[in-house]
Amino acid sequence: MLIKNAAVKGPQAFTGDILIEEGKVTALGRHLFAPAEATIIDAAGKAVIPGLVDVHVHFREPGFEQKETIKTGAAAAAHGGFTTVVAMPNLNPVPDNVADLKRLVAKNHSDAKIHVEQFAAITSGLHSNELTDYAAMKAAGALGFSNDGVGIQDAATMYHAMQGAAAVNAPIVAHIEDNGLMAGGVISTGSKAQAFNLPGINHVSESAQLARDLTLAEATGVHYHACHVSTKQSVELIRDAKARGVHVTAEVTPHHLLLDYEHIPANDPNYKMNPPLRAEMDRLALIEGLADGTLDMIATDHAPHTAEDKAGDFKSAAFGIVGSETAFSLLYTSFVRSGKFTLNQLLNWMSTNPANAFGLDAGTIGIGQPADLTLVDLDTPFTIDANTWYSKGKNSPFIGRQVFGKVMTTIAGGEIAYEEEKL
Ligand SMILES: NC(=O)N[C@@H](CC(=O)O)C(=O)O
Ligand SMILES: [Zn+2]
Ligand SMILES: [Zn+2]
Repeated sequence: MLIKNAAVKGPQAFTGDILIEEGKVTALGRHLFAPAEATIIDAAGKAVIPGLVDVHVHFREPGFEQKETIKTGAAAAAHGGFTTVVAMPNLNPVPDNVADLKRLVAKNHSDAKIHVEQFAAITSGLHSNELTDYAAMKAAGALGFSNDGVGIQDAATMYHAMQGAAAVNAPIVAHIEDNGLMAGGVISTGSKAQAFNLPGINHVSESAQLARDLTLAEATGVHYHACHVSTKQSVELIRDAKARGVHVTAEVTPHHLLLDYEHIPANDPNYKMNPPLRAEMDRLALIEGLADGTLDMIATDHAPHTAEDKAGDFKSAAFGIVGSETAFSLLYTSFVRSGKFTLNQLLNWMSTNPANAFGLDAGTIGIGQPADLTLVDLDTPFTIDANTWYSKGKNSPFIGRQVFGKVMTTIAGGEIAYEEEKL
């Protein structure tokens, strides 16, 4: 494959041609020659960016295929410009043993055109206090361990999990939430919980458990990754822990960066997710945390649900929103087009940093690197339209927004994983 007239963005910015052979970039330069049978892609007028990396998606297979499958989830990610994603284990059966994990890893590979990595469960069944076999599951392909969807309630369980993960040099990827403090809430405490008469979620339900975890991470030396950080206090705790040398990385979602609870227009479950949209001061602290490196990366927490699961109001609907097909355009528009941040910064947060944090062979365009890259139209505005999505989930608060940064072509491992249909 030869990509001609590529305006490459990111750390290795240049303009020219990219030659791809056997899944890798083999030459960069001007007027490169391609063999007669090569696929030629003209990138004139588009930006070429490193394939995006999303370390937090829910593909729902096996167990909940009505919400998403590996195939539809991976197609949605490719449509969003992602070439590598990491899938969460809140599935049925839960990948908490070698046999189920191996089946899942094989299916991630066979059903997806992009790279799909897998987190396995920290504890058996995701809810128990019984640790899974980290050495065996790492050998079977687990990138790390997570009970995403539910926090580890017992400190001793988390402590021993961290010791076990550290011993096999694997990360603990934490959904941080104290169930007692969450107290059955469905929306952040504050004006909207009052206006809609809904039970509130206190922000300390995240930060109290995070403080515990950072203490345990420091004691065990594990790589601790904080999922979907959502409060000002959490940002401060991570900033302090990093200053002390704790091996902690952290992600923030597009929705927590772009929305706070004041933006919730009505008792509409497309704004319901875990953790909830917090206060404006929290949102501003997340942006500041990203800017100063306290938060390392952006991850979507793509959480597809059926229309039935998202029907009704905040009380009855499932937690979670989709994110794969809107993340880049939303953030490019709000952060880069607005002049607040550079495209380089956004690409660090959406590609280079997550790849580096999890040791993934991704995140840069260079000779010898995997040919994972995305062509985007940065200049033509378009409207977010769920009818164009590959995900089975249409649960998003961003439908109808006007944005820039449309993904035109996604190439993963030298193969086309998504291509915008030409008129
Ligand atoms: N984010 C959510 O609200 N829901 C996620 C679980 C999770 O990420 O905690 C899901 O699996 O639906
Ligand atoms: Zn979670
Ligand atoms: Zn999640």
